[in-house]
Amino acid sequence: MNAVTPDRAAEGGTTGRTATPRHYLMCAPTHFTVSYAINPWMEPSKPVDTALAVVQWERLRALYERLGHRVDLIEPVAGLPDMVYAANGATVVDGKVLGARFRNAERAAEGPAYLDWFRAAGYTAVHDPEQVNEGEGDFLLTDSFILAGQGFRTSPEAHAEAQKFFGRPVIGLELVDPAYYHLDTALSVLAGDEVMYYPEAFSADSRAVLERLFPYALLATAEDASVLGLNAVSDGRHVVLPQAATQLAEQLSARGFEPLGVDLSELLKGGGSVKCCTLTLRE
Ligand SMILES: CN(C)C(=N)NCCC[C@H](N)C(=O)O
Repeated sequence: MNAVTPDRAAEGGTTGRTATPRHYLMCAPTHFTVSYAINPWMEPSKPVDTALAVVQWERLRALYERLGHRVDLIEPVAGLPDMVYAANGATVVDGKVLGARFRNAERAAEGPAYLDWFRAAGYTAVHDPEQVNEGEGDFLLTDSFILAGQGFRTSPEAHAEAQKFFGRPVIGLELVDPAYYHLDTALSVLAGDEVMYYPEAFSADSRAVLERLFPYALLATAEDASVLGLNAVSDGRHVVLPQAATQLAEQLSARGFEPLGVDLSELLKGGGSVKCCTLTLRE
């Protein structure tokens, strides 16, 4: 494990950070709305401005392209309003694709839709999952581990399935607050084995694991977590995150990262933000 030392954590600004070009899969929010509630953020009685969601999402996509990342698109399917949250569509590591199997019936058809995209795109190591897993919503990759959320969506059995399929050690982490129902609402990988997280979203046992693995992690305040500030995407230098997470942005700058705030207010109404809209394709 590439441990982050106190020196490195503190001096971030002077060590310099390197951006690595990424390959992302995104899905336009053409059919986005909030017509059901499967997490506490979703209130079907609240109006959603789909046109504004598209504009905000386009800005995110354009930002990735300006940063030099490649963005592929999957065709949105009418009747699947949450398909915009591409991070839930699969987990891709070493060119191997673990499909998603959703906990809620409302999202069930997204799993096969994403698998079809991967097969059509020429991926050959594609695994149709047996256990419930919601893709990168609950599986996050560091250099040394796959961190895996459980408690609300992805099942512990799916952690074992992922470990077997990818041949990488999977560390299970238990989420306890329904507002942080996916791991990527409570923890974000910044670079290598560096993470930021919101401790209160995890059980005491899992907090102890996180402290042991990442003693110099950046910790988010309740305020920043509550605007989904941890639902961020890092390329090792630039960290794209919700613009309302101002304290996190300061903490990131102090460690030498370049925080880039974006406004995804419409997509927040579905319970997702930057990371949710972004599936990383790791060849
Ligand atoms: C964890 N996040 C933030 C995501 N990766 N996805 C958001 C999914 C939102 C959807 N309405 C749901 O509740 O499944």
